[in-house]
Amino acid sequence: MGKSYKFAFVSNSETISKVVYRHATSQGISMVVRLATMEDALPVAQELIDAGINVILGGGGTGKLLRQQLKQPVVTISRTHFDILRTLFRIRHAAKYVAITSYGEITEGLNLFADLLNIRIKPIVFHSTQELTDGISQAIDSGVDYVIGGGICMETAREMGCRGSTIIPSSKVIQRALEEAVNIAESQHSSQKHAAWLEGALDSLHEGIVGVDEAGTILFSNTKAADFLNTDQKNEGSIFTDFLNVIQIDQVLRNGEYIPDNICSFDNRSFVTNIRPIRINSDIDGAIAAFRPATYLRTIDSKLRKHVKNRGFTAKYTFTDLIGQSANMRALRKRSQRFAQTDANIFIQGETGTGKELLAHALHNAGSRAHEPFVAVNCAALPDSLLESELFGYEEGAFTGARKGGKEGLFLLANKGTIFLDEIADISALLQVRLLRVLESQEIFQVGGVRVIPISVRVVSSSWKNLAREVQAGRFRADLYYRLTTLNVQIPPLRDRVEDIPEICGVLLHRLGFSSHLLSPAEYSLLSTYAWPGNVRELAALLHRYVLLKQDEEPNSNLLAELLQELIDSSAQLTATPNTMGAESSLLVNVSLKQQVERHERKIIRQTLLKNNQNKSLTAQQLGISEHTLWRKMKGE
Ligand SMILES: Nc1ncnc2c1ncn2[C@@H]1O[C@H](COP(=O)(O)OP(=O)(O)OP(=O)(O)O)[C@@H](O)[C@H]1O
Repeated sequence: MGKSYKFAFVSNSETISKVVYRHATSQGISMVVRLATMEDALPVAQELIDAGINVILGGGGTGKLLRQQLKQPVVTISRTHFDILRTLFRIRHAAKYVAITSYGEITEGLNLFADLLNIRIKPIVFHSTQELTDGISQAIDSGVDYVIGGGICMETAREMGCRGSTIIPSSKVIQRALEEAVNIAESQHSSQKHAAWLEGALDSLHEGIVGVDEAGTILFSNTKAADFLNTDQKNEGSIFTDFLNVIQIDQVLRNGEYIPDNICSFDNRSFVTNIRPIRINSDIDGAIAAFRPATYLRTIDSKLRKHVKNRGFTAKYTFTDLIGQSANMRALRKRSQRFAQTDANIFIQGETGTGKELLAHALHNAGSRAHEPFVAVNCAALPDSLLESELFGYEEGAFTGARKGGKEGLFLLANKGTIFLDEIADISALLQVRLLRVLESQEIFQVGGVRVIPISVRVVSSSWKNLAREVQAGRFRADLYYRLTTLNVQIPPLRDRVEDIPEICGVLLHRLGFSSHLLSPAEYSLLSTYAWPGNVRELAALLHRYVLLKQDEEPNSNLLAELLQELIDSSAQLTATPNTMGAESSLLVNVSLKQQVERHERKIIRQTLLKNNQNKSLTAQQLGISEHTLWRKMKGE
């Protein structure tokens, strides 16, 4: 019983101490015994507690005294009436007039004992060692021939030449006291354990936590609270409002209402507080205030934004990146800028490479959602089932292979911001239904989940296809079409705004580290003869190739014309691809047959040179022309 706890018995009776010690150790209880006068008992007990003793036991008067004066619980080992009777019975033939000492008050029923055993009894009541000594001395003077009691009464009487005995508590009394001491130690341990865990939990929070009683006095607080309030200790016992000027705490204590996210100040710093009443039954017993500096929330907010940014969910381009001063482009920019100010869904139609995604970025950045996420999804890039879980997320265990903890879904990541659904015309009929449901309800239902999450997302979608025609053909739902195309813009193909080509080339060349003068006016006009089925993307790729190859070329070579010719050749092979303009339209317009034949010759020469490691004589020999002709043809003479 109670092996791991430590107990101490404080008494001024050596006799009782020995009995208690024997009893405790026989049961394996760790017991320290300290003899002390009543006057010394308090500091001795305090010293024992400080040294790690769990529970103090005190004998008779000493026990009662300690119980009154110590903050910690004290178990007293007090004699019972039966213990007195047993002692009186033992000495009844040897004594005529017996004094019985007792601390603080007269022991009841002594008359009964006197009558029963036919002896005279004199009670002695004392509160201090001096009173006890004086009482015994006076009793002896008045004819007492035997003194019984606890503590030092036996020794004092004997010193005064009188007989004396100690009333020893029975085993049962000692046993009960030991059990009580162990119970106290156990319940103390369990509440200390609770407190330690609670304190640990409170101290590991990033918020300051302060608990106050119904008068607003601080009962407890965590270290973060002390940190925030710039105080060393935890301020228990102080009035909360002396630290944090939270008017609402009175309101919470008065009305019992929970006040979340309130701003208050201390030491010129702003804090966000949440104050919650604590009720016991229906009475308000106090309140708990949780608070953190307002700057902390800002840090979290910017961390969140950074996280979203790191994952690439931000819009990179603005309207200034959308180059072109043609009437077409100016009209498009004007219209789009107006649309950006609204929150309505927008559909962008345009051939590949016309800048649909660029425009989606610009629309987001020019609108009220600019500081929120921008999430771009290519709907044609993923199989249907995967696209669904990518868009709407899923809950843990939704399907085999589902990630632990589930997945948020791009719609949720775009919450408050914009989602750009590229190639929207290509989504399946099933996905069209789900998308429609989300757009109508502004809520996300996760795959395999029961959660419904409200969202606010602006949808910008795009396709090279004519969506209205897709609806007519029955491939796209009309209801979804209307949801997506509240506003719509069409980006004209590059061939319809060839006047933009020099400006676009200028910017692209500049990005590649070259001047726009790298191309001559004649070359610019050559570029405008091509149909550009791949639009600006194709133009950018061509320029890239051009600046790379240009370095090895003769100054007057026809590199640009040759590269254009290659484009024509390769686009001829792409005739079947619906996303291009077709081979015929890729042919150079306004270029004579002679020039075209020459370009073709140059292309053959270049390819043979490449095959022959630039060996000109071998190339000339293989092509059946002289080296001189080869030179001439290369220079375009
Ligand atoms: N008007 C423009 N000004 C400057 N750059 C442009 C313009 N239009 C397109 N681009 C550039 O061309 C490339 C293709 O643009 P983007 O990806 O936006 O086209 P898209 O229409 O979305 O193409 P796809 O339909 O194939 O996805 C990008 O590098 C983009 O920056």
